[in-house]
Amino acid sequence: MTGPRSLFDKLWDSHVVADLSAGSALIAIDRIFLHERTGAAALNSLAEAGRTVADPARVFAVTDHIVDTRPGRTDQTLMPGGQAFVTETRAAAKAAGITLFDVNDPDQGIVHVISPELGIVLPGCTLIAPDSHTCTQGAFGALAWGIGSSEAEHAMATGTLRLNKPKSMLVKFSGKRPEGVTPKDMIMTLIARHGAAGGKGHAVEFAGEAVTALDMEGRMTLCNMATEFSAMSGFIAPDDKTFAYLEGRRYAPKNVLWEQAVAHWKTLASDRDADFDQHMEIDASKIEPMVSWGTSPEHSIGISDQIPGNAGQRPLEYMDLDKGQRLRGTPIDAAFIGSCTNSRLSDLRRASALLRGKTIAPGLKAICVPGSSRVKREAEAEGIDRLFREAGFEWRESGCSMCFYAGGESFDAGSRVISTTNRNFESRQGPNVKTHIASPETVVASALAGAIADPRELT
Ligand SMILES: CC(C)[C@H](C(=O)O)[C@@H](O)C(=O)O
Ligand code: SF4
Repeated sequence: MTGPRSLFDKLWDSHVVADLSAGSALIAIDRIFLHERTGAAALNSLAEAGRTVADPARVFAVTDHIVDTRPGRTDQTLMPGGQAFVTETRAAAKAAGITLFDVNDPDQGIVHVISPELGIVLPGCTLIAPDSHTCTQGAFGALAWGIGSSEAEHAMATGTLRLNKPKSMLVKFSGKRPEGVTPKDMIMTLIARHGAAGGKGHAVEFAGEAVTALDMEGRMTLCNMATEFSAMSGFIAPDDKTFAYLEGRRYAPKNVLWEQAVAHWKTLASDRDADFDQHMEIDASKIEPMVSWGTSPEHSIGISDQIPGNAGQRPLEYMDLDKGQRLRGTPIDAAFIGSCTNSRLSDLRRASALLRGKTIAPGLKAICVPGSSRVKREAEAEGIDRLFREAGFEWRESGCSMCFYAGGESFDAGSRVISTTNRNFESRQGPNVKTHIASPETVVASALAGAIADPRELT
């Protein structure tokens, strides 16, 4: 292609192995990441078909989804049959010769948290995982997206995947983000405004002053929920912050290869005048802390707003809320800090700083689950675990945990939970559990008050 190209065009063009019919192409896949919920099935099915992993050095696996997060964990889970996911993944990974970050490995953690920590995702690469939040890793200027198990199998056997070329979209966050407003609030605003299907069929580049101002962890939070916008993926052009984050990471290139890589990565930005199929713009200075009221991430409002008059009956009934109601002051039973959206060190730092010297509302169940074993160790070295514990939070081993009822553990049936996760679907966190998604700051403010609260009012 000649003429100005977008970052997406560059990522796509550099991976096309063959143009196929009707807008699809065979795309080279640089990295594949598996987890125990869907990974063992893909590996076993590959082996049963008599195939092998083409390049085991590019395939990684981790135990994060089913694994227990209670302190002192073993392979056992509360979920009947859960242990088999862990042991089968272990056996299948060994047989396939791929790298596994096992239950007690110091590098274990949620797949989308550990891949950047280890420098497995790199700018300009294609990375796939049988997990919808793989788009998180687009924060590094990679094309990273979620696939199904059979596609993982195909990619492992061939190093390629057939893909329909998505359309492109530029989402620009202009202006400065106000105090107390986080990247989570930015992405929730986009989804609330343009709908959970707003990005359908599109590869979305996030850009603008409020995006480049974010650190890498904030960029990951933003890209994480591109899938809740139905986008094929979300990504951000790499810059000096990206390079500084990756330098020295285990799988990142070293020495002269590093220099060469950075020189190439600097070309990975949309050219001026590059074409996009769609443009959206949001003024970041007008965003306020967001909380979801319903059962889709698009059912979200600013903390000072009222539930819209056209809100659907079903989500309102499920959530036991009314049109016109404000969320602020709604009593909660539990609070959760964790998940691939908001469980990195900076999230836990900000949350714990707000807890210092305070205790959560009596009777409230509150849980903090670090996104990786590394985040847990680093947080403990800073005394962050102590701040959580002294305030009344449980402090866990890393994993997906109660983001999706993992390992069979859930919140009490019917309880109302404020959560830093990305999905508020019916019964996502336990039978009839009512999930309100929000930023770590809003979760802390609410846990302290025992009711949904505005973090900007914390003193
Ligand atoms: C279990 C897994 C396949 C699933 C996903 O794809 O997203 C999970 O991570 C989720 O968040 O619901
Ligand atoms: S933390 Fe939650 S959203 Fe993220 S990968 Fe795990 S289950 Fe999925």
